[in-house]
Amino acid sequence: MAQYSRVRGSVALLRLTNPPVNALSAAVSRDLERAVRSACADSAVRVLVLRGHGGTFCGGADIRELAGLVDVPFRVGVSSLVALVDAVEAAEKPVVAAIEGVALGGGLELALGCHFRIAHGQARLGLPEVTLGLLPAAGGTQRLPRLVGFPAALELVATGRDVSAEEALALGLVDHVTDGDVEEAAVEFARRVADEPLASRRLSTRPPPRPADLDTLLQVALERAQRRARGALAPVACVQAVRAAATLPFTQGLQLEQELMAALLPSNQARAMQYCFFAQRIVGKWSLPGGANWRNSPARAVSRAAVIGLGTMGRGIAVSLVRAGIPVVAMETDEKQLRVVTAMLEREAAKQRRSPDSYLQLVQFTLERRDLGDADLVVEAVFEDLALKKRLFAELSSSCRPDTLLCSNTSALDVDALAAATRRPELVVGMHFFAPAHVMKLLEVVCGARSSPVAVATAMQLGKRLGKVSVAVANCPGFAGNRMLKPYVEQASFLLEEGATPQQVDAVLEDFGFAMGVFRMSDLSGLDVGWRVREEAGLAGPTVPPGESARRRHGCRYSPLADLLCEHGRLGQKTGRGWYLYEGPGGRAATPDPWLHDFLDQYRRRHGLRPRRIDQQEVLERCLYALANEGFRILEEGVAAGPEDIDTIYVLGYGWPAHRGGPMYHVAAVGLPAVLSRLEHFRRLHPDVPQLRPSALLRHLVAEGSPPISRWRELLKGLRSQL
Ligand SMILES: CC/C=C\C/C=C/C(=O)SCCNC(=O)CCNC(=O)[C@H](O)C(C)(C)COP(=O)(O)OP(=O)(O)OC[C@H]1O[C@@H](n2cnc3c(N)ncnc32)[C@H](O)[C@@H]1OP(=O)(O)O
Repeated sequence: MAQYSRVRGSVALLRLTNPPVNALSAAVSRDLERAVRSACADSAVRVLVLRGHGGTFCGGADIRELAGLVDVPFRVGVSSLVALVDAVEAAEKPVVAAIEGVALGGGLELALGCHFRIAHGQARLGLPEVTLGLLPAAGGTQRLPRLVGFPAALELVATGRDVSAEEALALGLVDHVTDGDVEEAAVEFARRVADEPLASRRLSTRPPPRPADLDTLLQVALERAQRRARGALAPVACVQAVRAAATLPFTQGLQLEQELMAALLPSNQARAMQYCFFAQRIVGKWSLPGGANWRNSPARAVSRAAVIGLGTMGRGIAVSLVRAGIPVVAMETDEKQLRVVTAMLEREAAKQRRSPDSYLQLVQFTLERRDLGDADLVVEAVFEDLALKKRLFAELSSSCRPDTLLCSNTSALDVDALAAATRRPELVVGMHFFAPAHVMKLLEVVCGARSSPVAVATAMQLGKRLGKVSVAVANCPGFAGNRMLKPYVEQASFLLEEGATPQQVDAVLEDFGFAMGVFRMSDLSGLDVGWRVREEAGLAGPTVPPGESARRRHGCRYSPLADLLCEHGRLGQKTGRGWYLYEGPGGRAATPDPWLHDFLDQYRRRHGLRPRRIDQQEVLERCLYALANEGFRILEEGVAAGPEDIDTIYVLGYGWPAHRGGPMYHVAAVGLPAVLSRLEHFRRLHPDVPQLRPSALLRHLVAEGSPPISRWRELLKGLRSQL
């Protein structure tokens, strides 16, 4: 776990070894502390170099221990890590951290205990504890501000953002960056500093870094943390802890840090966020019904890609590919879009501190389909029209190399129908990106009935290379994410009919922690998107059978409110009005619109609906339980492999608050019997709404005694599965 050897006489090399990421479990921390003490006691040693194993320094404290997944009380883990960092800092001989790969969380705290830090040019450093519902509790909130200054530390701790070695050097977080062998560089460095006095290198002995504008900085940081946190406790605790670094002596600051950690660690929020962390790793371990899986199906290399259509989605996809270093042929007829992509690439290059040319030279714009011939993979991102896409796929099937993967960015259309239009259905797969595609971390990989393991493996792997979390789902209308959105949006519309207002519904959902309420979200994405889908499905517009009542379709309740808004030209932000009013077309600031309230009054009168007072609980339960109920159906049918897949999709793609774990985690936390009983209650009140009928899987789980969510995946394997 922690080996100690000597290199070149007086330099002791300590190697932290706990694959895959050298996590600091309680046992590993204790072992390393012993190794540090032995090296210090060795009279032949003058200086210590601490490095990791397998190309990485350390991924932090062992999250499995923190999450209570292994049998080590969390206090033992915390105290072992604190003791290790203290022992390193107190060492009488210089300790140099040799950082490659990552130094994250407890790993960076350990490096902060060292007297010097050397980083490889590709290393990443950060304190991401806040993303796990925690805070750095091995002195990180107290040492970092004493090293890089108060404002930078506040930002890094409260956001959990990691930095490159280059930025770390600029911040003063590391002393030297090398592009060569980090151990070699650290040993060289160690020999130079072997006799340096250590007092000023012990960060805990430095005075509190109190900036003149402390109060303003804190107020701004607190407001920002509260706004971004959407009810999460950890970001605010992080600000409080860093504040202590500026206002209290080190030991008192440390004590506050420990107290805040003791409050956060056992909280439901931390549990939920740690569940999200592991869920995002579980979803990478996909499998198909034929037995192909992530272990036995190698991905094909993608060294050249093509994107067709540079609208909102296509340009984000092109930027993601370029950022990952993949040359792209981009096909688009509208010159305006080419300028937009060029500007986006220039901005991205500036953000990554690279020359614009390094990105621009990776893109070739074209109008000719034959230029796509050489691509290993094509992503189609044209208008959401099945006939158009089928034609395009048929043409691509003739014009591209026979082994080129053909992927569609469709958000709901039938991937099997696209595959059937080609001569290579096994190489067709859905790659559903989320807008903006260069920002959002989610990729739904839609496995068609005939998609081959290599096609799925390549799409999943490409997602990871683009920095996304790829989730494999089976083909069905709307796949997993958008399919679940339908009953959620429907309930919200029914609530408007019954007396609620868009701002009331949105306020409840945003209080719950959603990035945006359902109506603000719909205004942002454009009401016409759903309108077109409903028209194609015969639910809206001229295709509705004559004589069908306005509020019923196929014998079930239907709300035509969104269709009516579209007929009035209210398509959302792009037209300056939708469920809300905006400053003008393209405006962002939503204000309640008196027109809409009159419109709702008239609508209710016309249909004899008596508005009633609707409380927050009803809004939440009807929207969220209808959504989760559809999630159970998706699991039942095997469209998604487990609750972790659905929760990852919702947290990363739909703004579900991570501190509530995701929709399936949420209903499990509320209690499945209680959720079943509420759905039964709503179903009795609204017998013509099939989405409120509790799913068979929910009933089954309740009948089985509501097993914990960690067991659902295994239980589902016994049911019909498409994945
Ligand atoms: C004791 C408390 C005192 C002080 C507070 C300190 C708290 C902390 O340090 S909390 C931990 C902070 N660290 C992180 O949040 C980093 C989490 N890990 C990652 O971001 C990534 O895993 C990585 C960048 C380190 C590596 O990424 P990648 O190469 O893509 O691999 P995977 O993400 O697939 O991970 C591989 C494998 O390792 C497991 N794992 C990763 N980090 C940890 C960890 N800190 N503890 C335990 N296990 C970890 C991950 O689950 C994967 O395992 P499985 O495939 O079995 O799931």
